[in-house]
Amino acid sequence: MDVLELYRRTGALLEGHFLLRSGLHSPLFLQSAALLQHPLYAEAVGEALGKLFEDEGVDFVIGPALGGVVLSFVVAKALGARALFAEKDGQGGMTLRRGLTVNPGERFLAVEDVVTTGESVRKAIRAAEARGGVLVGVGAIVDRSGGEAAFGVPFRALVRLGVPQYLPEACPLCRDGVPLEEV
Ligand SMILES: O=P(O)(O)OC[C@H]1O[C@H](OP(=O)(O)OP(=O)(O)O)[C@H](O)[C@@H]1O
Ligand SMILES: O=C(O)c1cc(=O)[nH]c(=O)[nH]1
Ligand SMILES: [Mg+2]
Repeated sequence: MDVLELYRRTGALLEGHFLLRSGLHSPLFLQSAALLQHPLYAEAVGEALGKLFEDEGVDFVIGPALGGVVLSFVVAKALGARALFAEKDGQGGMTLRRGLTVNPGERFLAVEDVVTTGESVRKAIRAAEARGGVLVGVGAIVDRSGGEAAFGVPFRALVRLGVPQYLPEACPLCRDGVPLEEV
């Protein structure tokens, strides 16, 4: 599956000067909601990502809201597992709400649309582990961490991108006066 072509085709591959969740700046932004709004593309992505973990005995999939909600659903459907999501807890972490529960010892796969630092998916992982879940893998549509993100379990992505990302004080786009976009 040519994932980047799907991002491109759906207008989800943005070029400019973007503020990332981590505070880093980048000339490229993958707007996954624009891709995942198409159920057929979302399902195809879910099947491709699920396939990478089909031997892991996954009981449930979890992703960090919002980007991880649709993705968790389509991957879980492909794996015949439950689809959970974690939400911001207002204190910098994430938690399970809305009656979503984990049975202690259940094996789970954490999914993320785009991994930059991995901090967001790590918060969802902590929320599931706090309820007794056992992490067996991390899956992403796009890994743009440059090999930096690691979770102590297999981390597999549909595509790995080497994209420039800068600390604000070292950002050449800022130096050139390119307006910063918060997407
Ligand atoms: O690996 P990280 O450095 O944490 O960055 C990547 C995260 O940033 C985006 O989510 P965002 O927090 O913008 O919110 P959203 O999912 O609600 O769009 C994206 O969906 C990932 O969750
Ligand atoms: O790091 C991020 O916040 C980020 C990068 C990206 O390409 N897409 C996205 O949704 N978030
Ligand atoms: Mg997100």
